[in-house]
Parts: sequence; C-alpha cells; structure tokens
Amino acid sequence: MHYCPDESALILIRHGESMWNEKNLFTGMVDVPLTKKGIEEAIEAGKRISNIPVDIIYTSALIRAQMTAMLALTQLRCKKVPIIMHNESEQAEVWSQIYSEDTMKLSIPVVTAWQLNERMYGELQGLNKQEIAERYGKKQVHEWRRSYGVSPPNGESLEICSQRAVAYFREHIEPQLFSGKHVLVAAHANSLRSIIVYLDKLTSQEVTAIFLCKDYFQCKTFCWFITSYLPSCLIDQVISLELSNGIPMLYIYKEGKFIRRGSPVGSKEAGVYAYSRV
Ligand SMILES: O=C(O)[C@@H](CO)OP(=O)(O)O
Repeated sequence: MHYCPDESALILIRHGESMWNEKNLFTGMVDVPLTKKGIEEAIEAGKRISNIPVDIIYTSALIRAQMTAMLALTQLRCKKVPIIMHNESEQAEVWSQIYSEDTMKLSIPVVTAWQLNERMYGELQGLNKQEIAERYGKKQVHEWRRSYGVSPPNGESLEICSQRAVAYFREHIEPQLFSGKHVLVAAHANSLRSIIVYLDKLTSQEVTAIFLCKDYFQCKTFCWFITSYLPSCLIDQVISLELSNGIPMLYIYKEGKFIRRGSPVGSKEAGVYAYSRV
C-alpha cells in the first residue's frame, strides 16, 4: 500500500524483552536493559517498519524503550540518524545544538518523556510474578495487572498511568500527526495500552471486559461462547490491547480519525508497506 499525502503513520512499539521480563519480575519504573533476545526483537521490529519514513520518535525515559527505538532505526531504509534531544536544562539544549541544516535534514529527533514510562508497580517492583500469584492468588494479581481502576500496593492503576500517558500523547504527539508527520512511539505494555484505549475510544468498562475475556480465553467452553457471541471487533481488541514485545502496531491518522492497520511487515518496494492482522 502506498502513502497518501493526507495521511500520517503512527507506529507503536513495545520494547523488546527486558532482563526482568526474562526473569518474570514486575518491572514498572525500574530501569533495566534489553536481553540479547530483546535486542533481536528490536532489530526485527525495525525491519518491519523499514519502509515507513519516520519523521520523529518518542520514547519513555527508560533504557529498554530507548534501546528498542535506536536498534529499530538501524533498519530504516531512509538511513537517517536518530538524535536524542536534550532539553533537561537550558544549558543541555544549547550545548547539544547542531549547526548544519544539511545534517539536520539527515537526522530524526528522538524525544524522551517520563510520561510514557511503564506504569509504576509500587511494592511489586522486583518481585516474581509467579511467586506473587501464589502468595496473593491469581485473581488478585490479575486484577492488579489488568483491571482499569485497581492499583497494585502503592503503585499506579492503568487509569492513573493513562492520565499521564494519554495527556502527553494529546499535547505532544497528536499535533505532530495532525501536521502530517510520521511518528514512532517506543514505550511499554501499559503506557501503550493506555494510548490504544484512547485511539480506539474504548470505555473503562470495555477495557475491564476485554481483560476478563482475555483471562477466560484459555477456558475452552468460554472461548466457544465468546467467539460465537462477541462482536469480532471486541475479540480483535482482546488481542491488540496486549502488545507483544517488539511487535509494531500501525495506526493511520486520516481526516481526524485513527485507523488501526495491524502489524506492518516490511516489503521490498520503497515507500510501500503491507500489514498483517495482529
Ligand atoms: O512488569 C511490568 O512492568 C509489566 C510489563 O512487563 O508487567 P505486566 O505485563 O504485568 O503489566
């Protein structure tokens, strides 16, 4: 499919596997790097979006998302250089100036924002997910992990995480898309889930229902019921709200609407992207 001048692409990528994902530990705002597998996932994600002419990148302030963005960018066909913008102080901004228009044209600004960080998991951070499920019960842990309004002990609920992530998206990222820029966002399971809820205009009740369904998907009879009675759009949402590590999700912004296009797969022809259902 070719790009139309009046549409812009929004690519959401959850970071590749982190060293605490590998150990099945609650990570939240703890800043851990990618594993070797996570590095490979990030490079593979880059291959899948290599034809999309990204104009600007947003990542969280955490290294696993920043590594994912930088590694994915090594695969971009346009061969532009991603440059992390430093505006943590006036001096940082001045001292990181680029004094060449041509060089600027060959670079892609990378904006880091703590508002896109993973939800803060409070007193669960660093603890093993399996052990916590055995200690507090699967239902309680599922509620902490996947409900909309319930917070883990001294942590953020998805709702609280959404308030900061979606506010940032609307204030900083949406205007870029409105102006026709193609945007890549490399972030985390819950901050991206928050943004998808906003893009798909889901209500908090639908989010909770979706996670209840997802939980029962493993149960055969319930699965028969759900696939026979639930609208396919909701079943799709059960799948797409859970972004897998390093699998890009593509939205097209067109005429004031966000259209989910599934996960892009790189194609041989420049400027063309195909997409597969997630
Ligand atoms: O531990 C975390 O930070 C998150 C994402 O890995 O876990 P969960 O999938 O339970 O939200």
